Amino acid sequence: MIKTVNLSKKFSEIYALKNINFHLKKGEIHGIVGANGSGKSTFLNVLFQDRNIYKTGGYEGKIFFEGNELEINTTKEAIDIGMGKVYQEFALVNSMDIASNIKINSSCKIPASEKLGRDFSYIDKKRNIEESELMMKEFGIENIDVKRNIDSLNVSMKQFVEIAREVSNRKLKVLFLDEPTASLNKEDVEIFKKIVRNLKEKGVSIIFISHRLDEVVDLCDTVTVFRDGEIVSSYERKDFDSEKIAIDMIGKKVSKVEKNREEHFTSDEIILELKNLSIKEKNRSINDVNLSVKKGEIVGITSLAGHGHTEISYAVMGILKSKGDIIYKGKKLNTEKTDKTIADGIVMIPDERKERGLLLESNISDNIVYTACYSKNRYLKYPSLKGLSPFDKKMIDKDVKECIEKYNIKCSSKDQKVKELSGGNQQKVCIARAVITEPEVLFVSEPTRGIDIFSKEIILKTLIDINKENGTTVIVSSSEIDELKRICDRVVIMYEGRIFDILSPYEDDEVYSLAISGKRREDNGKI
Ligand SMILES: Nc1ncnc2c1ncn2[C@@H]1O[C@H](COP(=O)(O)OP(=O)(O)OP(=O)(O)O)[C@@H](O)[C@H]1O
Repeated sequence: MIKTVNLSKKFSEIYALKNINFHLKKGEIHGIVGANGSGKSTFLNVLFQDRNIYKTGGYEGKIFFEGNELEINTTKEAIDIGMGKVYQEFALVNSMDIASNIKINSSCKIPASEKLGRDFSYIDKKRNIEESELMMKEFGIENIDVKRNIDSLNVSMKQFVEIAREVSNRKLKVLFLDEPTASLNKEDVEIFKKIVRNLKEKGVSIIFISHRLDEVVDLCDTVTVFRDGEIVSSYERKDFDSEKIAIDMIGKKVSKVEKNREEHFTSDEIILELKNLSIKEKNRSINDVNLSVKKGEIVGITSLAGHGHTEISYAVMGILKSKGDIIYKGKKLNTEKTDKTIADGIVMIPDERKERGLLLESNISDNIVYTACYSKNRYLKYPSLKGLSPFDKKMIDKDVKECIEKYNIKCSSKDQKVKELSGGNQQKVCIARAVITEPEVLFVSEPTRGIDIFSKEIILKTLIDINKENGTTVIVSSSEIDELKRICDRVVIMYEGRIFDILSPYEDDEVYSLAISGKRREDNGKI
């Protein structure tokens, strides 16, 4: 279906892809894996004729589609010949309903008049709705009202709507999936796998990018490994396993970090207390959450998508309006004053990094020190002059250099704009920016989403280290239960917006699985 010959792509003078010779067969599910910044998204963007590729100087080499050399240069043309792409960040129209989004490129039409023909036509809303309902049913998603607006959906459902939009293009022959499972929990990943296997059976060829190697191994017929913009290996199904792939990606074996709970000190002081905390905002709601967090703890919060595990931090930082009380170091927190909250030591790393966590137009250096400089008055050359003092550039440069090395941020220099970084590297900047403020309480949401297997361990180790060395209280909301069990002292399970249970990290996986679905096992080891 697709063949590339010596495909290369430069941004300025730096190669993001170099001499890529790649084949995608008909009806094949082809996995592409590689560390953050290794060129995976750029490769899909080149194949899909993304505008940004042309705005940055185009590409070199040749692409063949069904045997013919491609002579197109817009995404619209790519869609017309049968390509489709599901993006890493959602590309849905939030203000429109599900059916309108699914049928956005393939709307059913009613001609306005026989004479005027199809160009003068009305959108056939009824048929759009019927076809969208059918498609969701085929996906195994029953009981969803396709007249619901997109902004009322949880992340998993948004992801399925994105896929449905591409599949509803009747000409679809090749589907590019760029980290579609990053935001999905285990149950939804199973639905996703079924959808992809069905498409394969219908003859659609698929390129699938994921950092979750177990999914890649389970789903793919072929796997190609990218490293620093080049293909380092390609395997047929019978020849690959996750260990082999991981070593090709990173160049060495990755060992998993785990918190040593014996070495660890937790005081009896309650640093943060939530009393009857409730949020009611569209699909983001929690009810009567009561939780006391001790100074020096690492507390995990998890749930299925939409059940509330990311909301608490948004309430504390005043991003979502809440009812009830938040007590910080014995005093009621004024959630209207986020700057003061940060200055007083509470910092958050949001899951919505592009919208809330980064200054995309600014460079890496400014992003990393921004909160420290402006909310914590750090890096002043003459601290006694406070706001009148210039910043200490030397100190900033030193710390930024250290962060780039420590977090393994792949970039051309500290002056590169954050919007030019790969998704995973943007996430690392977000984390560096929060950690450098040396917070007393750090809220972190989905810290390893979109992060490669090697950098993931660096991030988890960072959370363990700041907790151990600085005594930072860490509250980490994540759908990765395995990671929470490795680093947390206890894990709060949310179900339908309420705390369902608080589990020990030593508890069985089965107890966790039941709890996130609102169920208990008889001998549940509740703490
Ligand atoms: N618009 C751009 N300008 C400059 N450099 C860019 C631009 N877009 C991407 N790059 C660079 O190209 C390289 C490859 O990025 P790409 O997004 O393809 O990586 P990736 O493998 O998809 O990473 P991730 O796993 O983090 O999503 C990175 O070094 C990135 O900084």
